[in-house]
Amino acid sequence: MTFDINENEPTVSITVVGASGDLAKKKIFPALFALYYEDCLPQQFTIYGYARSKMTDADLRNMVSKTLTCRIDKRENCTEKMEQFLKKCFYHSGQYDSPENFAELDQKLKEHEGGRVSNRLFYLSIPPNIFIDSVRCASLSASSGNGWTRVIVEKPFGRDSESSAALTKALKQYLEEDQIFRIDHYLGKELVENLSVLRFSNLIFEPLWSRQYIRNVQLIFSEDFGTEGRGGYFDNYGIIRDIMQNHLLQILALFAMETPVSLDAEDIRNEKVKVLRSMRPLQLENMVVGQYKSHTKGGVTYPAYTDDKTVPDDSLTPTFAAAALFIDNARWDGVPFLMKAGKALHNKRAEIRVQFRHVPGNLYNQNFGTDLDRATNELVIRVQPDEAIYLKINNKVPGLGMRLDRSNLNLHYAARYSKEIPDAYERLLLDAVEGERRLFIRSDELDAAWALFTPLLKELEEKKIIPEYYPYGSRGPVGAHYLAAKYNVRWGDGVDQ
Ligand SMILES: NC(=O)C1=CN([C@@H]2O[C@H](COP(=O)(O)OP(=O)(O)OC[C@H]3O[C@@H](n4cnc5c(N)ncnc54)[C@H](OP(=O)(O)O)[C@@H]3O)[C@@H](O)[C@H]2O)C=CC1
Ligand SMILES: O=C1O[C@H](COP(=O)(O)O)[C@@H](O)[C@H](O)[C@H]1O
Repeated sequence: MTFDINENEPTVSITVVGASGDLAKKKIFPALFALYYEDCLPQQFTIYGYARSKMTDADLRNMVSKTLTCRIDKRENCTEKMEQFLKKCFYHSGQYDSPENFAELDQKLKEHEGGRVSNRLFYLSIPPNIFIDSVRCASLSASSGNGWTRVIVEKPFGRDSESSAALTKALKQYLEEDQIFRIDHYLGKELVENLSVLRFSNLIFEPLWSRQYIRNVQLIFSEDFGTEGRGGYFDNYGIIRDIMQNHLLQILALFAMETPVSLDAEDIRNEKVKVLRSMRPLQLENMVVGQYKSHTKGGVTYPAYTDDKTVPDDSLTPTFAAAALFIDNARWDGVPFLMKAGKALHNKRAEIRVQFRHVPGNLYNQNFGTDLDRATNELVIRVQPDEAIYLKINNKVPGLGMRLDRSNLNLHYAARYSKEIPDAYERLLLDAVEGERRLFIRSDELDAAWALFTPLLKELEEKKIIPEYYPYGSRGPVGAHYLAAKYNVRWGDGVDQ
């Protein structure tokens, strides 16, 4: 076998551990191809799939070519590029707890590396119960001898403070913290990355970014499908662990942090940790949980969560949760941060809503009657779908009279930018290859996130709190509205655009 290796160029190999699985097919291989297509991968790279399933290189290539998305297929010279990319993809079948099988992989990687400086990235796209075995075997038998070795670890990072600490401790037996890349793919989303740009590079936002002008902040995640196919995993975690403790909390920390000293990973993560550590302990009375039930609409019957065969009939696992959180620091004292996350709701959406205070002594109050909420400004950062940032302002309706309405100053990405937005996994994979750690979770961030949610999760589970049932495809439990009303807040989703 001959390989096209430039004498001085270090080689990079990316091994997808669990290559036969859902995430690998849906996200990781397409993201790697997109990076290759855009010439973002290093000159000398090799991709390996590793899993127990018996496959040949040809089988893996066949699987990957089938999974490359239509988005990519539409691009110029796509087929040609895909063929070149597939030639860089190989497969090795092995057990996750076998140092011998990883040593065989090591041998194959060495053949590709041809004695050059070799950098190796392992992506653990496997269930968490086999993380440690895989890390142990990869680090003992397949670490790079002369370059870096990094490991991307998928969520969930434990299911509470204790299990998360145990996982971190076990990982650190084999890896240094700077080799561990804990992925939270929401941090790789374009509009989440843009949050800091919006805030720190526009004078008009940062001065308003505090309790003085902001009345509440809403972090909303909704999906219009249930746990389809993932019930086994989901029932052990629930929506609070699946979405709130990580994706929404990470967004909150980025949103609320103080200006970092620089854009370096450590400076940003230092500020995020401070936010997490300033948060008030979560209380049960500030939380609403729900679970979807079957619903028939237009002659179609949508299943209940417990209709999933891998979910026990009496499961109390929440598929919906809403919470009011507070940051007890000078900037955010008293401002409710409301989170809402749910599956099987009426739409698929992730957004950040910032509702501003009323204009004091507003000369135009009479135009809004008693419903002053209608007159407050709101900044909406729509993370997905159809990315947009818009600011709701009050505006005079053109004409001779004096009538006001609410209009949007709208930055609609599809209209403004012709370039497609890269998938979060593309950005994060590239960062891991480049050693950029800004968008990955540090262990103290993780500890702080679990410290916030663990007591509440324990209480919910010990008290066997019954979730509020909501029909599949609905807006979720009404309890979420009462919770918001308790803080004089009205959820902003679904009322515009
Ligand atoms: N799928 C998704 O949308 C998301 C997944 N994640 C996380 O990514 C990781 C991978 O997810 P996903 O691809 O869905 O997982 P899968 O269940 O598809 O598992 C991936 C591979 O791991 C192997 N595997 C599965 N179960 C076991 C087991 N009990 N013991 C040993 N090997 C097993 C299988 O490969 P083989 O049998 O060939 O060895 C399988 O193809 C998980 O940690 C998940 O929580 C995070 C966000 C979203
Ligand atoms: O991490 C997860 O995220 C997905 C939603 O990701 P998105 O990028 O499609 O919004 C969610 O479906 C899944 O339950 C969760 O584990």
